[in-house]
Amino acid sequence: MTPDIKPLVAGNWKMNGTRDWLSEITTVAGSLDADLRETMDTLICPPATLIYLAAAAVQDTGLTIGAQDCHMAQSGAHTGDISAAMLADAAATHVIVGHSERRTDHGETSDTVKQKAEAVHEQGLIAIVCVGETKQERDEGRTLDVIKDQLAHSVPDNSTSANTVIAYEPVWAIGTGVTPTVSDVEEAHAFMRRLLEDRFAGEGALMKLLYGGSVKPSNASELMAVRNVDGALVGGASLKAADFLAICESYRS
Ligand SMILES: O=C[C@H](O)COP(=O)(O)O
Repeated sequence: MTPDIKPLVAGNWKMNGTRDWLSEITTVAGSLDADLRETMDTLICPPATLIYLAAAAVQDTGLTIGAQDCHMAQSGAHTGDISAAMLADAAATHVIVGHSERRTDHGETSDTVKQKAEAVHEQGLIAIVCVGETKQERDEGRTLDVIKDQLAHSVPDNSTSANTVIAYEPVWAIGTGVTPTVSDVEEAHAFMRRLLEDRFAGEGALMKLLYGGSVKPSNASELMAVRNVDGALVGGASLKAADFLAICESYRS
């Protein structure tokens, strides 16, 4: 946690979920009491097909709905793509950009990610910019170099604590049940905080830094208590309302 930063617990449903899953989202929304809403921000990013319906279903509950990706252009001849303008129109509040699955599956570079984040900002939405090293990069002792390079090239110059969230997701921890040690997470997040403060001064000090990678109800308290960890980006455990809510509970004061 960081004093003066309201944590964010964000769920990324990835390519999972049809309309009959919306009850998981409405259950989360209906369970956010005043204390939880005061303590943290909550967000679920379902597949694009569900954004509009989910956003309509959770209006004024404290839970907001985001997207998992967007194109860098706002419109045009890009078959199959979705723009930040369309996501804003569907009432998304956040857009994840640069997730390692996009970087790997779709060859997205940090430069592409930055352009996507800029497109998100143009629409007045919040970009969740993901960074993180592979197992090989970690084994080669390059974790901090990779984070530094990805942050430098993926995060737009106009970023502020209001329009940008950073998510540190070690690729080898995603969906594996394996997490870094608390001291490894602390080191990575302290390093990111220093880099962001150097570049964005006071705004860098206030940007939310999420940890992602096998966050579950059983390890959330330990991970969320780490200095400079201002929330979580949760994959598998966000699919069930009970698990997602249990992770949110780890922030209850
Ligand atoms: O965006 C979420 C992350 O990729 C983490 O996924 P996971 O919680 O299933 O490991």
